[in-house]
Amino acid sequence: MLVADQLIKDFGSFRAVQGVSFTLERGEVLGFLGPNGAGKTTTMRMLAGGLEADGGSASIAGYDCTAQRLEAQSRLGYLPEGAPAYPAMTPRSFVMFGLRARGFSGESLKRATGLALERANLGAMADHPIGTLSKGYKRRAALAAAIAHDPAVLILDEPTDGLDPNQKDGVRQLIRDMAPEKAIIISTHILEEVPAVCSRAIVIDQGRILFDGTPNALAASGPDRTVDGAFRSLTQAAADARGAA
Ligand SMILES: Nc1ncnc2c1ncn2[C@@H]1O[C@H](COP(=O)(O)OP(=O)(O)OP(=O)(O)O)[C@@H](O)[C@H]1O
Repeated sequence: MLVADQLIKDFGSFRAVQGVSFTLERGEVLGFLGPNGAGKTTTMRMLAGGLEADGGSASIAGYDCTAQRLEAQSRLGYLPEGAPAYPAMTPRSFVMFGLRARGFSGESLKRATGLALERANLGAMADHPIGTLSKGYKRRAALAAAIAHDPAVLILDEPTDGLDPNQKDGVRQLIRDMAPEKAIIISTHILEEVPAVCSRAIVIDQGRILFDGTPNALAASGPDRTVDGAFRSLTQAAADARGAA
């Protein structure tokens, strides 16, 4: 469903992503983990077609993310970092705007909009300008737009960032509900989300994959058999190796 093959991204002379490869099948929820600046967002932006790779390739449902960007993007829902860039729109009009751009109209437009707003739990805030909403509701507006066209692949950059504990739980449940039919990547710094939501975890640091396996295997690789402990020991070992070099 999604293939990343030796992806590379350079910013000037700095190589932010250094040959990242993985494949993701329908039914998998991948937790994409790593310290600040590890290259998670940069990798996800290349997969979403918003940033051109300097090496390697990526495809979604068999369509190359650069050469066949429109075909790839029609099968993708992408939740970028931060808030939607249209403060004057309401979540409802923002979701409809995205759906119309994807060719939805009439009854199917109405149905898909209503379902997305409901699944993202916008409630009465669906009809308030995005610029006036709290951070959590802005995230939910962006999430509604990402899932509205029922894409086969979802790439969600920190989907629970800024949400209160109840809403975090709601988004985790939504991801679990959608999982059987989709291939999903979520980046997160909330490591408790990994065993709760993900069937697989990748840890990256300095643009390289340090671990790729199940959450259980990740936890088992650490000194105290927790995901937190494993994350700390993997990233610390990588930093020590750099220091020694
Ligand atoms: N447009 C850019 N120009 C220059 N450097 C960039 C740019 N975008 C990202 N970087 C650098 O690339 C590296 C990877 O950044 P990226 O945002 O992918 O990390 P991340 O793993 O998503 O981090 P975080 O967890 O803090 O969101 C960082 O060193 C960052 O400063």
